[in-house]
Amino acid sequence: MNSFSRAVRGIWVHDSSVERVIAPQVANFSSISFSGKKIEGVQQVQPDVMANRDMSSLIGGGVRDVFGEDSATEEQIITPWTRAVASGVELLRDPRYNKGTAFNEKERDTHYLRGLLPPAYLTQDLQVKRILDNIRSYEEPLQKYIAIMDLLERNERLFYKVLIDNIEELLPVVYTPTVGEACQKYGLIFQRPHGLYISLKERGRIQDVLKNWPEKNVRVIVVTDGERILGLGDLGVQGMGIPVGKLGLYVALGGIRPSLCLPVAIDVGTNNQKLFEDPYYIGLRQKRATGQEYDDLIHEFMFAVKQEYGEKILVQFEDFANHNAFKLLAKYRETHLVFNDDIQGTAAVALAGVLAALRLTGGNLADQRYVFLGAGEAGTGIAELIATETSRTAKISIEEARKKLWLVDSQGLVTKSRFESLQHFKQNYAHEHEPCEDLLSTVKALKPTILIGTSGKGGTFTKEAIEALASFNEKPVIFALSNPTSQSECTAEQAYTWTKGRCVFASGSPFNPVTIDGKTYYPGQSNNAYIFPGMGLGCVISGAIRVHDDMFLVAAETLASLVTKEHLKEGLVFPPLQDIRKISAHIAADVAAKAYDLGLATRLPRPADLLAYAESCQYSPLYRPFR
Ligand SMILES: NC(=O)C1=CN([C@@H]2O[C@H](COP(=O)(O)OP(=O)(O)OC[C@H]3O[C@@H](n4cnc5c(N)ncnc54)[C@H](OP(=O)(O)O)[C@@H]3O)[C@@H](O)[C@H]2O)C=CC1
Ligand SMILES: CC(=O)C(=O)O
Ligand SMILES: [Mg+2]
Repeated sequence: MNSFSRAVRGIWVHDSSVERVIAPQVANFSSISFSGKKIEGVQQVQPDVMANRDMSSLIGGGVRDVFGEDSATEEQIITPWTRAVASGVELLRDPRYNKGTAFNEKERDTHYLRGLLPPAYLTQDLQVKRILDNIRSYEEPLQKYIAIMDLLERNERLFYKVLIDNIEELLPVVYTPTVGEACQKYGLIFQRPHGLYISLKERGRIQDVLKNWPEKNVRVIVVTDGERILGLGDLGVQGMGIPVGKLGLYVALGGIRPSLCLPVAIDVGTNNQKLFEDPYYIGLRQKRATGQEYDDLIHEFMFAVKQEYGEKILVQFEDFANHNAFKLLAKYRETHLVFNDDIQGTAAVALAGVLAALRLTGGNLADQRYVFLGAGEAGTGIAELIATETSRTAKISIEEARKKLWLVDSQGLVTKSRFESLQHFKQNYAHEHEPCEDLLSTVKALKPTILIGTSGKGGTFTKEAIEALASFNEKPVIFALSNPTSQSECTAEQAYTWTKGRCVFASGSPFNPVTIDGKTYYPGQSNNAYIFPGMGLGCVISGAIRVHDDMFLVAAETLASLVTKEHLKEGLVFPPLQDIRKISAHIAADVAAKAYDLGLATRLPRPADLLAYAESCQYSPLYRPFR
């Protein structure tokens, strides 16, 4: 609901043109300005609370009592937020409401804009075209990134309209691979902050920091501590580019409203020496905090977000190093609505790709032998979801299913003889076998049908290994999932060339189609961006309170089911990204259905048609008329 409502001495007044919270001005809502008139003794009520008539959330120790109105919150500090109608220059500077040259004559009069804009009126479609022409004129991807993020700071709806209408062209700009370079240079290109920075300096007062964020109805947080940004390693607080980018996709690909999204970078220092030497580095210049100090900061954050936003706040862990990622997921999945995108989101997209690939290569999950190069979050996350689905569909035990999946890490094949020294997340895949030092010897020994790269190291699928794979598979399946492009285990061209065009190929970052001997091959993009926006939307629309693994299984099956015979004919094992909003709505509906079935959904009654409901909830970037 876009209108916001105020209770004025018991009378409801709906003001559809305004919903923005502006800087603190008035303490304890004793007077506010309304339609240009000052009104004394006005009581403001949170719009989302009134919209949902969720009166229960007004009581009970102040979780929602942001204005400090009940005696249970007397000891709690409040932030004196207020709301006002923006007009004139302030309106043009407000990215949520600015339409630039698309303000019509009437709006220019009503909102004191006359003379502040050039006389011409441009439709939003023409503005989109103009922005695209500008972006296309830049040669460097980073320049394109800066230009489009600059648009987000000026005109939010136009930013999302440009992105949604041109998703295939612009995804590589706002997301992988360019976001990787943007993170590496985040200090240099820094203009305005886009998310919330929580560092060790904020220890003990994280909830106060959350209160500084202007949106009160946050429903989705993407948080990173910057230690494993794509395959680029520790980028410290400059990893902020990832939560910002992922939440941009929550809006553009999933249809979650921008005001519900909060990007967070947790800064516990960095072990990246290069960043210490960078004069423009924007984070704490200290070695990473570890152990109790780290755990305490994360714990304070996790409970502050629940205290501030309630039980249904979705927290997506992103790009944590694996020594923290598994631990945090295990710790908070019992108490919070959380998932780890690198472990679980990646697993779902890869399983979907495998299910679709099997329609091309023949056979079923249980007939396959899998080798993973990389045994971390992504590798073991995918392995476990494939094992779960294999166990379910082939009616075999999970232990039997796991025996079909083999991991190679930086020390070679993961085997039983290495069990004691292995990190816990690899141990389920430590099978009996002679040691194999590298990928080539592993491929020769195990003869896999499916090869998956999750090593974070570029060029690690060697010509010899791929040729060996192709020597005993008519249609080898090759997924090079590491990001960004520089870290991809091989390129699309290499995969098609080395297999003489016989492979089914997908990669984490996009590759252009490849033409060999007059035949064109279309690589797919196996990226968790297919999953997390729909997963988030499904959680939000169902009011889910926990994320269950079955929700990822269902997301994978739904995604795979949307691959048509026509896509397969072109060698594509994922549906085209240009259909992503529809895809996300389907995933959201099925995830929500699973949440209801598992008793994890709180939005009651359950909508009869969840797909129609999901679509109706999706954010539209079209400009709204102003009165
Ligand atoms: N396409 C997608 O949607 C996604 C892609 N990714 C990408 O996957 C990559 C890995 O991420 P993640 O799993 O979180 O990282 P981790 O650090 O958790 O795991 C990396 C794994 O790769 C192994 N490894 C490193 N170098 C080599 C090598 N030369 N040969 C063999 N194994 C090697 C490591 O070995 P050891 O354990 O011995 O250190 C480790 O097991 C990243 O590039 C990331 O961008 C991640 C999530 C989603
Ligand atoms: C895509 C993603 O989440 C990653 O590369 O880490
Ligand atoms: Mg990630």
